[in-house]
Amino acid sequence: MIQDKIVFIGGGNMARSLIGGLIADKMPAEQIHVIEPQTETRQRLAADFGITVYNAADTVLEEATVIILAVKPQMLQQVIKSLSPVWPPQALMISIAAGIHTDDMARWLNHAGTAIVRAMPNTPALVQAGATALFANTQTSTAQRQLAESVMRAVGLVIWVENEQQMDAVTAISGSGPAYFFLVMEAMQAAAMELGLPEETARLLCLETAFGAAKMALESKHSAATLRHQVTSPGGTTERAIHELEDGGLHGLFENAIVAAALRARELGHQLGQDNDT
Ligand SMILES: NC(=O)C1=CN([C@@H]2O[C@H](COP(=O)(O)OP(=O)(O)OC[C@H]3O[C@@H](n4cnc5c(N)ncnc54)[C@H](O)[C@@H]3O)[C@@H](O)[C@H]2O)C=CC1
Ligand SMILES: O=C(O)[C@@H]1CCC=N1
Repeated sequence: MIQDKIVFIGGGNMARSLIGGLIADKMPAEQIHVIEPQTETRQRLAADFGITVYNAADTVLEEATVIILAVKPQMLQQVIKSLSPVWPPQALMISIAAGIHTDDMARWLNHAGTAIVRAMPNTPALVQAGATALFANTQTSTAQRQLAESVMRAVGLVIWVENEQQMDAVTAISGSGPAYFFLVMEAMQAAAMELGLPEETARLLCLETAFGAAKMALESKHSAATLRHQVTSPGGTTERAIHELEDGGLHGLFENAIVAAALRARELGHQLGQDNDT
């Protein structure tokens, strides 16, 4: 059981998913603290999860062992610099910001030797079905690596990458990935309704099918391609549908989309990694 004091800086969509997952994993609410400037967002987090919320850093960081930076990448430099004077030396920094490199964060914090873990989680963390990749800087101790891993493992799968550049690919696949599957669900539900199914029937059939396919693929010893072939009877219905999808360029579309997302992560890192005040 994690006994650390965890402080989130930023309580938006991704922080909410992580907090909800940690609470569902039975982490006591007293251990979770959130600094969030938007009153409504702050109040909703306190009401939904019973955690303690603040509108500014003040003395909240004292005794924190894990500080999770969950603000937009564009805000990160300003936020880290503002926290520098009150940063507790023992704390492990975990940043979930897309694109931003650990050495830039270390420079902005300006505390020699700070342990920094870059994490790329995803919103299914809320239902403890997240997938998170982690990268640690060389200042991170084995115990701190284990701590970061146990926080993220409470909300789903954790995978370490040892090359920071790979975090851009991770961001494009699993960070952004839930949106791709939600888009496919939207498109399938719309098609089902076009074919005359009632909205709720369309919704349930599409979502349960997505869930079943993912569960089966995870539990099967067969590849996704083999499982697909098992559904596709020669001369049958699936074959017609797959033909349409492949004719429409599905593979190329996914490749383009995912490469574009990874490039955007890299671009964010380069643009926002510059110092604003130099
Ligand atoms: N939404 C997602 O699926 C994922 C997001 N991320 C990363 O998580 C980070 C947050 O993204 P979202 O939660 O989607 O954004 P969001 O906009 O929902 O949340 C950011 C929150 O930070 C707050 N904030 C702004 N300035 C602040 C300050 N000075 N101190 C404390 N809080 C402040 C905002 O009021 C807002 O509630 C981003 O860096 C993003 O790259 C990573 C993985 C997945
Ligand atoms: O869209 C974004 O930039 C963030 C990072 C991964 C998911 N959401």
